[in-house]
Amino acid sequence: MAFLATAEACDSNAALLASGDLRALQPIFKIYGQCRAFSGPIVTLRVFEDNVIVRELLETRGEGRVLVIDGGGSMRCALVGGNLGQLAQNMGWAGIVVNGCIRDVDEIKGCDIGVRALASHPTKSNKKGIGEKHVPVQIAGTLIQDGEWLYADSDGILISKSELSV
Ligand SMILES: O=C([O-])CC(=O)C(=O)O
Repeated sequence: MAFLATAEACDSNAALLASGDLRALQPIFKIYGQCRAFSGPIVTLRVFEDNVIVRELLETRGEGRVLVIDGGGSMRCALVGGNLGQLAQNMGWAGIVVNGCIRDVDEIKGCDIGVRALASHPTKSNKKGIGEKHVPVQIAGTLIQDGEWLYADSDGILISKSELSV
């Protein structure tokens, strides 16, 4: 996939930015994972301190998609760790964005996917299986719909209603 720089995308799509069809997430995420730049169609997931459904989704073929997890911003446990990072890589996901924490930072650094999260936390999450897939999520000041596109690089993260042309 051709690389689309987020700054360039903002400069060349002013009308989309003005309309809200293209928007930038507030810069609250830290960069983890090997890919500093990644993009793809979004799969949304809302959970709270429970990552059973995270694993369930990452066990399916990613086909270049990006998993966007609204973990409610919890700072009390990790929703993704080294095993799930490896799984995501093996199943062909382009990346994972977590409104919450991850763990096994050094293992995730070795995974060939993009990972963004608020912070790291050594504690694992609950395993009750509670959460909702493919629902609109509100993250970093932005409403994100399942099926929209995400573009991430060193400058930040963009959400677009449809695929952007390079
Ligand atoms: O299984 C978990 O709760 C998350 C984790 O530590 C991993 O993915 O390695």
